[in-house]
Amino acid sequence: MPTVLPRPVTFVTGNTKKLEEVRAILGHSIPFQSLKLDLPELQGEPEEISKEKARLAAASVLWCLLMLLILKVNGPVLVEDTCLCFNALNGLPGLNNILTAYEDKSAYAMCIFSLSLGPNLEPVTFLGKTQGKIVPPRGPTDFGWDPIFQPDGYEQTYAEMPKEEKNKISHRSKALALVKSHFAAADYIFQTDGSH
Ligand SMILES: O=c1nc[nH]c2c1ncn2[C@H]1C[C@H](O)[C@@H](COP(=O)(O)OP(=O)(O)OP(=O)(O)O)O1
Ligand SMILES: [Mg+2]
Repeated sequence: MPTVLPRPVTFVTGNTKKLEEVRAILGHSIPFQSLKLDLPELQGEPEEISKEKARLAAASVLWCLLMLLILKVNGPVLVEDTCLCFNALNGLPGLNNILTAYEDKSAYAMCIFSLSLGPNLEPVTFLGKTQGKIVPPRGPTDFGWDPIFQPDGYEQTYAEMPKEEKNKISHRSKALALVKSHFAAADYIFQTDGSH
């Protein structure tokens, strides 16, 4: 049985740089629009945080229905959380300078997307990881910790790489590859007749 989705997927984020990357990586593979909402930063296990964030986003979208109807954005929502996790700290996300005390500079960038098809349905999660190490900052400083993360097998930090290069190998692109496969395999029908 196909699942009818009344709208394109709404990607909810407060982070413009993130949105730029998601746009570049997804292209036209999934019908989506974006909504700038500042969601609370939740605490807990990364997958639980991500699911709860999707629930909150779906609920706020519902809660704001009247207002949002004007913008036509109720429907499936997608959220994303990213962390830089340090192996010396057992995968704990943390501040970079904590790491100066440790020999092991290895780390991974991790990205989790959660897709909610409604506030009462269990969100589906998609996880992408890129291994690397923490280095003294190199490159432009316009996106978070990009200057201090050097992926394995590369001489450049994320910040030094051309955008297309980062988007080919990043935690975000790996997670989005799973999102794309999900949409390719799922029996979703996007309603486009304008009746909603
Ligand atoms: O590829 C990345 N390269 C470098 N830095 C990054 C990346 N992706 C996220 N970041 C930074 C942004 C934020 O300082 C922190 C936690 O991110 P995170 O909570 O997921 O993002 P956010 O709160 O800025 O946006 P959102 O509204 O989608 O939750 O990591
Ligand atoms: Mg956030």
